[in-house]
Amino acid sequence: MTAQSPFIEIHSVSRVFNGGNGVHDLSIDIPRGSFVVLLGPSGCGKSTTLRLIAGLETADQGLIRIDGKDVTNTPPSKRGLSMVFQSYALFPHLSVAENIIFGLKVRKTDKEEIKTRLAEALSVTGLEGCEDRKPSELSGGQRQRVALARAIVAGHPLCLMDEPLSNLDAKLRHAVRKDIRDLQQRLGITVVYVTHDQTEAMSMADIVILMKDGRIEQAGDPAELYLQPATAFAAGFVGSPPMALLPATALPNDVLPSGFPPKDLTFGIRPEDLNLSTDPASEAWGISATVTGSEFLGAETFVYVAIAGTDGATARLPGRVHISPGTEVSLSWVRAAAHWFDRETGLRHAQATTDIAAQETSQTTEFQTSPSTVSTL
Ligand SMILES: Nc1ncnc2c1ncn2[C@@H]1O[C@H](COP(=O)(O)OP(=O)(O)OP(=O)(O)O)[C@@H](O)[C@H]1O
Repeated sequence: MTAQSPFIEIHSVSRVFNGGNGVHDLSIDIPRGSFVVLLGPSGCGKSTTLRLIAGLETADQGLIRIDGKDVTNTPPSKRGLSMVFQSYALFPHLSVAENIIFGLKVRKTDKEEIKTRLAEALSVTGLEGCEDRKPSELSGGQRQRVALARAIVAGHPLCLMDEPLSNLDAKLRHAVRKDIRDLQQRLGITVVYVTHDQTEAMSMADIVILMKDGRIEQAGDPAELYLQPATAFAAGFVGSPPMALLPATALPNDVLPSGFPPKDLTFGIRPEDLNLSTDPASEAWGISATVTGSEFLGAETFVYVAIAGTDGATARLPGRVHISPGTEVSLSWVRAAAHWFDRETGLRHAQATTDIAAQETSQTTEFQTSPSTVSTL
């Protein structure tokens, strides 16, 4: 195996349950030492994919290799990996230290070796001083660290994590997710991590594998998913607040890419790419909308607008914006910021996206800097 060869190879793997759900024809290579997140809505097949890598599910067809070795039919204990679950799975009657070294004892690891590895795991997870406590005497975050320490102590190069933070409150989740990422980098291990939380995925992953209906919708680094969503589904799933996706038929002709029938296109625009103006004189370019509400979040304000014939959109404006519901506004954007998708297949319409960027006019720039653009404090 060379350093460049993938650490995990999944080739045309399917696991279909009665009723037809499961995962279908998955193919993906996972590089050694990377942090890979399986992301997607409930039921899209994330856990099944993780369980297939773990060996807790057996593929109906296809091939799985870990570190160059065909493990398609290898039992979990022989795959050289550890797992961390949402439920921590700690033994309540054992101390923190006993929980951490449980697997090593079962495998009859040398006593001195156990001591060294335990000290190391306690240190990297910041659990020194807690070793004699019982799980019930720990916070949720500390319990999750015990589960992490148990995974680390095993010394496996691969760690699989299934929604490990979902039992923690928002603040703790943020702290522990940074811990996990730091640990993974320090130890140089490969992590495959399941979540349905796109913020978690975007902030932790080297590679995000976005799934839908048992298939891979898009795989790439977080910036790629955000900036170049391959499908309308990916565009709407990644990003908060989500990208507005509007039928092109609801838009005036001058904002459309020329040469493509509007009925074939879906238009997408991120909240931060929308400019908003209350001056009718500057409506030479853009679309009309009505403000339905706004939310001030400190550093920015989300302004929600209704657009006839669509589900509406959100504009993300810096600072504090005062604007009342019912206000008529005009929305514009830099043409290159627009995303276009095939209405039928949902696939990114590369040609329309490129063409419209080339149609960029100075008018848009003027509009953006117009003094009538909603004032911010
Ligand atoms: N043992 C099983 N028997 C029958 N159907 C199953 C089984 N395990 C999973 N499924 C189905 O396969 C599909 C994928 O399930 P999976 O648990 O992988 O999804 P998921 O993306 O992890 O969802 P969640 O985020 O809700 O955990 C779902 O429709 C689920 O109902």
